[in-house]
Amino acid sequence: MNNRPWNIEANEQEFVNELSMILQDFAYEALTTKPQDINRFAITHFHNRIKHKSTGQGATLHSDIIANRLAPQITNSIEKNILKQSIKENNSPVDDKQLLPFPVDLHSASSTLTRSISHNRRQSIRSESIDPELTAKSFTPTHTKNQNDRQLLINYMKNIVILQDLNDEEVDKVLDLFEEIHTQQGEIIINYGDDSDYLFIVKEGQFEALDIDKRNWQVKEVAKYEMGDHFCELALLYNQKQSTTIRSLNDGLLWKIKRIDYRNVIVNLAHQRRCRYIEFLKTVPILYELNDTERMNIVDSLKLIYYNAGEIIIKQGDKADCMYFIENGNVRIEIQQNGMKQSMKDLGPGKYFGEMALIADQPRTTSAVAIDKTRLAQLSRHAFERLLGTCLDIMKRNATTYKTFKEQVKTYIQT
Ligand SMILES: Nc1ncnc2c1ncn2[C@@H]1O[C@@H]2COP(=O)(O)O[C@H]2[C@H]1O
Repeated sequence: MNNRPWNIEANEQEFVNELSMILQDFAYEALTTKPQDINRFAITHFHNRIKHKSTGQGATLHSDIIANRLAPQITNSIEKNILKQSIKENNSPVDDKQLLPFPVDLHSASSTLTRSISHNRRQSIRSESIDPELTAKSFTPTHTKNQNDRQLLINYMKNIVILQDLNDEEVDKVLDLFEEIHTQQGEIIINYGDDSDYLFIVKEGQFEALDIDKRNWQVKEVAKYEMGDHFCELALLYNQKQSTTIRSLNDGLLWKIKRIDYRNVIVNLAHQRRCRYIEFLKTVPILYELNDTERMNIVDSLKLIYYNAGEIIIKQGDKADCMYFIENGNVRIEIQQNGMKQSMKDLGPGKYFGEMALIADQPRTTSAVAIDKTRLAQLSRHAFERLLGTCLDIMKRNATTYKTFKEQVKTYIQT
């Protein structure tokens, strides 16, 4: 039986938090205004509160008040907005009790706000429902570029992790999705707390990122972007609100790509890569006995890694923490003994190496060097142990192959 005046069971915490916030707002306003008639003042206050709420501004009340108290010196509207958003997002260690001018337990008053904000968040790019077959066809190139701009963009895109692995054909498709925009000195490109709708690359000019210094509640420049730099990538990728305000320091030029197009690029690439890897792994003899699910799990754990001709991939005697599958290019297995280097085998696409040290828990038996530009799929020791259980059994069953293999290595070491 519930004897309390309110029937608040499931959402009790939320209710208490909201009540705390309302009381805090009211107390602060009453104490700073010191009205003659507190009852009338209360009516007006709550009337305004309802009005704000119905116009969607309710959530700003609390942060407005705290912002005014924390940094009354900030009057500039841009800076004020950053400060308010910072408080709303609850990134700052605002101590509500300190702010409160009378002793009521107002714990986590702003957590309700934070929760309601995060409820309003869109799904992350990775979790949005997608149809890869559809997105594969849904590139909408609209901004054709001259050769000079294409080359510039290609270079700049290399700094964006998610776009690094595009092949030439994919790069071509993505280039025309970037729209060029002019910016003016002082123009706000994105506001703190905004949704992330674009990724930007700087073509010309300089841009600054502004945030709140939580030690003194002053707005400060936290980053500067120049030709070739990009911003908003992570917010876009993980679908977070913007964590800084970006302002144009002079007249400039930006390339921007829409969230939806960027998302399609990623989804499409991930899908294509997955299909390609599944097919590739089917050609790797050691994995023949894996079923489709096991193979798919491995695909998700693979990390793409490139080596140029002559680069050492594995050094003999080193501790091992991964193995490799060769997707493209060739790798030479070399053994070093008495200062002499001897080639043992050249491995090409579809082959793997680096598994012995993991199986036997020993240092690398030989070195592995890229013969030409090589594209490898790397599997960590952790994933190897977790996912290759079936293969380890196969390896044991195929002990003869491995014995011969090991003996071969031993012979080289002994001679
Ligand atoms: N004779 C060989 N033929 C092909 N691959 C080899 C040979 N000797 C060593 N390797 C590979 O080279 C790798 C070096 O690191 P690991 O010892 O972890 O695993 C080794 C094998 O995958």
